[in-house]
Amino acid sequence: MTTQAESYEFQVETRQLLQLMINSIYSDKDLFLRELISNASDALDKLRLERFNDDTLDVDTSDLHIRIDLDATERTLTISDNGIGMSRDEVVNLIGKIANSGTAEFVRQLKEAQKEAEGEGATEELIGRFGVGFYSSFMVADRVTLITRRAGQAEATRWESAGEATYTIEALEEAPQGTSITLHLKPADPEDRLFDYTDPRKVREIVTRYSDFITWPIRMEALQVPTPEEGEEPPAPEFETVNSRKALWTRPASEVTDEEYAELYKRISHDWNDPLETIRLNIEGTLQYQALLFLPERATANLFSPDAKHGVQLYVNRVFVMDDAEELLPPYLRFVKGVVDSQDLALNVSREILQQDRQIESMRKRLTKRVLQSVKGLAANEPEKYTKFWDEFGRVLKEGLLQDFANRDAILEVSSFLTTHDPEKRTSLRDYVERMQEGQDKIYFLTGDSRQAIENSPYMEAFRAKELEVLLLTDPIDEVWVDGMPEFDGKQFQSVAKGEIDLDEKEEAEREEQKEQFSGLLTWMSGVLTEDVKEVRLSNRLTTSPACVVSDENDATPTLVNLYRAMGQPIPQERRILELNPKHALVEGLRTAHEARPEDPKLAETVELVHGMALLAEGTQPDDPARFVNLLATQLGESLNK
Ligand SMILES: Nc1ncnc2c1ncn2[C@@H]1O[C@H](COP(=O)(O)OP(=O)(O)OP(=O)(O)O)[C@@H](O)[C@H]1O
Repeated sequence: MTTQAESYEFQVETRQLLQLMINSIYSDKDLFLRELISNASDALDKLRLERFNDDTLDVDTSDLHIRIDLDATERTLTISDNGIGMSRDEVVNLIGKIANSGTAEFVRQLKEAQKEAEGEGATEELIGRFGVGFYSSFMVADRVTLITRRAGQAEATRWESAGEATYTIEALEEAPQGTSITLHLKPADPEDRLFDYTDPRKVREIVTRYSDFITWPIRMEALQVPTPEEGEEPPAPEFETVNSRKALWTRPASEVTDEEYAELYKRISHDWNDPLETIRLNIEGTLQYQALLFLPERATANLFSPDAKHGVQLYVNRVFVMDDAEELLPPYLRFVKGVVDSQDLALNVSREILQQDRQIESMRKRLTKRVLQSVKGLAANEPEKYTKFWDEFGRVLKEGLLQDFANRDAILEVSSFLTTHDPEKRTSLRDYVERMQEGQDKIYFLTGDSRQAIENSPYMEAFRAKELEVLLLTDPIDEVWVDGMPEFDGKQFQSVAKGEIDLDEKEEAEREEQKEQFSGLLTWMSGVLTEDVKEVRLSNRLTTSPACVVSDENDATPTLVNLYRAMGQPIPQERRILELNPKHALVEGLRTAHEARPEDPKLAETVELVHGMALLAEGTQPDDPARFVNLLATQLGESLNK
């Protein structure tokens, strides 16, 4: 027997909110299910807690679960839970009114934003600030019936509304404990992203997308029901649990196996391989969150494309909120995959909010530190894994040297580089510094396209002769970060292709003598090449090549100039310096020839050739390659006929 249904009016604010729901402020209507499942899950948590605190409470908590029933003929979706339920008063206060003054404020602000011309963006942002929970049912239903019985109470309550001005309430004598909400669905309209929510596949898809990690089982009728034999009664429907419930990050680390981590990783990353490393983080305190992050074994093909996705998913209390949460880790850690589950954010937090949120910023800092720490751990304890990691992601990580000044030292500490010290293995800067020679106070490096190109470069000659270790930086990004990096461990970085290099303890007297011998040649050559170089001087870095071009200490190298040009930020290329090897036969020959025949026009051509060769040796084209080749061919031809 039921009592007469009584009709009540909604509060003004509730009515406004319902109107907004009906007119769909969310573009993604599937979200209604996430909201209802979250409410059901909360109700189950509450019952468990109440039972824990009061063991006289007469309730069966042995099979707490959520169930979803679909009826295509009646066009209904019913979601039930055997959780805490609600008393009649609670229904009136919690469902009939907007108990939360924040929600009322939300409605007010939303109306205002919508009145203004630029409504769209503002609306989206506002939605992210407030929860709208239960009312989101009205995005997909034109009538909602709720039947509920509070745990430990005998009387049940039925609430119903068509989302307009009123709702009805009546007492029921009987109902299962917990809450069951039936949505009388609007006709499907896929163009408006209003799908057919009586389709079990669609509903399963939404459950696994948003609610897969809910602790409680979410049950639905099994998809494959065997067809009954002729004349037999159809079997009772079988139910199965459709969510994996495997929120591994909420379980103690000791209870989770590597296989389980790998399985979760593969699901969220769509990678076939196991992760290279798993990182767990559990933060308690004013801000509570857990993270389960993975370093993949391989880089994805689009890692360097501008639309590369970030790999971290954001959850709020085990409920999926968004993919690709780029606010949680800096761009140079975009290869990290995983899950961050916060207990402090609102379920419908928007990207706009994430971007401004101080809590998110503190999360990002913490997560970044933790990832770098874990790379450091690999470098120290698992060199093979570290090498694999660096092969795949070193280039991306080094972007951090330009983006994240706060962690610059930490990134340098875990970086490794090709080196003349070892033909195969890379070196860390720490190891380089330890190997530095007596009296050496700089970290020497040279940038270039490949190990081979750098090693064959004339700049390396004196360093090789002195057995001084040089880092061989072959990634384009190296050129940029090293240019702005003050030092590592108190040692400055020094390009072997820049500035004056003096490795020789040659006698001052010998040097002075050379200077004097060559001063006429140097002055004359500077005049010949005045358009191309700012100085011609004797070199201390060459042993076998006749000449090389170097940049002044503070000038950009040609590679850097090209890089900036490619990025659309042209910087000027300063004139460079031509250095001559006084011991080379060509240079010596040029000196004596110039002394003997200062006016010979052929000699000026030879100077041009020396300059062109120096450019070629570093991989730069002479300004006029055709002229260079012609001059060379003529001179070679003449030398044969002498
Ligand atoms: N399945 C349920 N069982 C028991 N109580 C429920 C259930 N669904 C909703 N309620 C009660 O109704 C209240 C209002 O629900 P509603 O979804 O509107 O907002 P909320 O869950 O409090 O906040 P949010 O906006 O974060 O969803 C809940 O706080 C809860 O007390």
